[in-house]
Amino acid sequence: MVLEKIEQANDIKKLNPQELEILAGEIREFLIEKISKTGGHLASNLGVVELTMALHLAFQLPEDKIIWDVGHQSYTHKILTGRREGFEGLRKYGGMSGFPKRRESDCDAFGTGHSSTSISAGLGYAHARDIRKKNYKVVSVIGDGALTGGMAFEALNNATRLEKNFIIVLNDNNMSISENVGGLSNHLNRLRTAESYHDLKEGVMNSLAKIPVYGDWMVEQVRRAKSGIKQLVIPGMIYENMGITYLGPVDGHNIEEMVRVFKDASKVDGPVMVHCLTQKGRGYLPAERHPARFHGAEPFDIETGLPSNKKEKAAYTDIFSTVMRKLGDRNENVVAITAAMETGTGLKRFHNMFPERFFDVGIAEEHAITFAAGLAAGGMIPVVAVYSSFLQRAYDQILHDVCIQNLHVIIAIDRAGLVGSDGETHQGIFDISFLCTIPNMTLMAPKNKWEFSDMVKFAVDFDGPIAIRYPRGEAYDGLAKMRAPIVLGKSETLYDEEEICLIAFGSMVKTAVKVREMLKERGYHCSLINARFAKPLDYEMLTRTAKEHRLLVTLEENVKSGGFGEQVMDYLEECSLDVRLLNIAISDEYVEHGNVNILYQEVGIDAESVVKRIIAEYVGLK
Ligand SMILES: Cc1ncc(C[n+]2csc(CCOP(=O)(O)OP(=O)(O)O)c2C)c(N)n1
Ligand SMILES: CC(=O)[C@@H](O)[C@H](O)COP(=O)(O)O
Ligand SMILES: [Mg+2]
Repeated sequence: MVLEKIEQANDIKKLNPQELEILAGEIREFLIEKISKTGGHLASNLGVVELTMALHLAFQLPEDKIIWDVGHQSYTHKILTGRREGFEGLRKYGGMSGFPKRRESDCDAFGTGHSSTSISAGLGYAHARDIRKKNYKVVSVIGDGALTGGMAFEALNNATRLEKNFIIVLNDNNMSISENVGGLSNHLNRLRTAESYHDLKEGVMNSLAKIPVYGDWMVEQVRRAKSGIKQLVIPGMIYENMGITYLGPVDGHNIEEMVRVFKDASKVDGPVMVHCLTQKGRGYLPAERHPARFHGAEPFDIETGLPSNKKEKAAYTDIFSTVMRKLGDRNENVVAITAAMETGTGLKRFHNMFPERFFDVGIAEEHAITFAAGLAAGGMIPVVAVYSSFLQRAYDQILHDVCIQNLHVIIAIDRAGLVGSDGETHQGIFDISFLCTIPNMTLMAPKNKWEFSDMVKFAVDFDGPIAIRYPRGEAYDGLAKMRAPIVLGKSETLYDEEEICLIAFGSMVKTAVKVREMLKERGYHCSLINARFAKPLDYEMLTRTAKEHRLLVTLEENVKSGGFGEQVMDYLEECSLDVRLLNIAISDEYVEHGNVNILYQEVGIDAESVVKRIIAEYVGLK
C-alpha cells in the first residue's frame, strides 16, 4: 500500500506521479472506512484530498505554515503528517481531535474549529515572519462558505498592505454545510465558469504575441510584471482591485496543476489568492449526492450510506423545528434567521414553508444578530437560531444593537452545554455567563421537551430581548405532568421537602431528578426547583428556599464563573441570607472532545459526582 509509505511530514515528496494517484484513492478509502465507524466531517475531507496532497508537495512542513479554516477538512493533512493511527480514536475522549491542534503536531500551525479565522491568523504569521526576518511560506486554506464570514473580509482588506508573499487558497466546492448562499456565492459561481488559470495564461500570451509590432514587447512586459506571474484579464478582478493577486480557477483535483500554481503563487510579492474548484464528498457516491448529510456524519453503513444507529427520541432541535413551523403559521410576523446552520438548527422546515420569512445570512453570526435587531425595529419578530459556541461571536451585537434598544429579538441557543466530539471549540458552556452580564436580556432554559415548546411560544409573545438555551441531542421526556405556565422570572417547584434544595437550570433538571433519587435512597430529604430563568432570577424563591433549607445546591451546564450559581451566590450575599451554597458547574477550563457522558464525569456534573459533593458538603455542615 502506498499509504503505508507515509509515516511523517514530507514523505509524500518521495512518491512518483503514479503513486500519488494511487495514494489519493487509498486516502479516500481510508477516510470512508474510518469515518463510517467513528463519525466525522466526511464530505469536506473527501473533497480536499488532492488539494492537501498538492499543498504538501509544494511546501515544506513544519517550516511552512498551512492554516486550515474551520479545520474540519484537515484529515488528509493529519494522515500526511504521520497521524494515520490516530483515526482509530478520532474525536473520541483521549483520542485525536477532529480539528488542527498546535499541541497535537508541529505541522498544525494554528488551532481552529470556528469559521473564517484563517486569513487573519495567516496574515499575522506572515507579518511576524517579515518582522523577524524569517523565510517561511504562509498558506491559509479557506472554503467558499467560510469566506462569507465577516472576519475573512476584514482580513482580506488588511492583507493588502503586506508586501511579501502570503497565499490564500480558496477551496471552492460551491457548498457551505448546506448550499452556499448570497452575493459572494454568485460571484464565485461566475468565476467557476471562467477559463482555467493555465488556459487563460497561455491564451493571453499567444494572443499578445500575434499583435503586430508591439506584440513581442507586450509579452516581455507581462513576463516581467510583478512577481513574474503573467496575468492580464483576470476573472477575479474584485481581488485584483483590492490588491490581491488572483490565480484561478484551478482544478482542485489535479495535483500536478495545483503544485504548479502553488509554486507560481509562492513567487508573488504580497497577498495572492489561488482559487481551487473541488467537489464536496468526491469519491463516495452518497456523499457526492448528499454533501450536507455527510458534512458532519454520524457512523454509517458504507454500502447504503444510512446511519448505523437508529435515532430513538426526538432531539431538542426537532422540537424547535416543529414549534417554529407552527408559530410561523400562526403569526406572520415571525421570521427565522440562521448563520449557515439551516439543518443543524432545525430551520429547514420553516424555510420550506415560509421561504420569504427565512434568512440564511452565511457564516455571519454578528450580522445575524444586528440584522435581527433591524427586523425587530421594523416590526417583525425575529428568531435567530444559533449554536451556543458560535453566538460567542455576537456579544457586542447583542449588547449594542439588541439590548440597549430593548428590541424584541429571540435567540434560540442550540448546542448549549457539552456537545461531545467537536470538543473545546464547540462546547456551549459560556452563554449563561456572557448573556447574564447584559442589561435587558432575559435568559431561559427548559427542563424537558414540553417546557421547551412552551418557552419558544412565551418568547414570541414576550416583548424585549430573550434567549432560550437547550442542549444537543435527545430532548428529556421525564416530568411530563409538571407543566405549570411560564411566568417571567419565576421558577417551578417540582418537589418541596427540607434539608437540601437542588436548584437546577435547564438540562441539569434531568440530572437533579436522578441526584434527588440517589440522595433519598441514602436518607436525605431534598427539594427540587426547576429554575427556568437565569435572568431575571426568581428572588422570591431564593429568599424562601434559603430560609427553609440548610444547603442550597445550584446545578448548571456552564462554566461556574459568571454563571447561574454565582448569580445566586451574589443575591444570597447581598441579602445576607445565611445558608450554605454549593455551585455545581464547570470549572475554569476548556473541555476537550469525547462522548458527553464521559465528559460529564470528567467535569464533575454527572449525577454520581454531584451526589458525592453534596454529601461531603452536607456532612461538613453537621
Ligand atoms: C463561527 C462558525 N459558525 C458556523 C460554523 C459551522 N460550520 C462549520 S463548517 C461550515 C461550512 C463551511 O463551509 P466551507 O468553508 O465552504 O467548507 P466546506 O465544508 O464546504 O469544505 C459551517 C457553517 C463554524 N464552524 N463556525
Ligand atoms: C465544523 C462545524 O462547526 C460543524 O460542522 C459542527 O461540527 C456541527 O456540529 P453538529 O454535529 O452538532 O451539528
Ligand atoms: Mg465549501
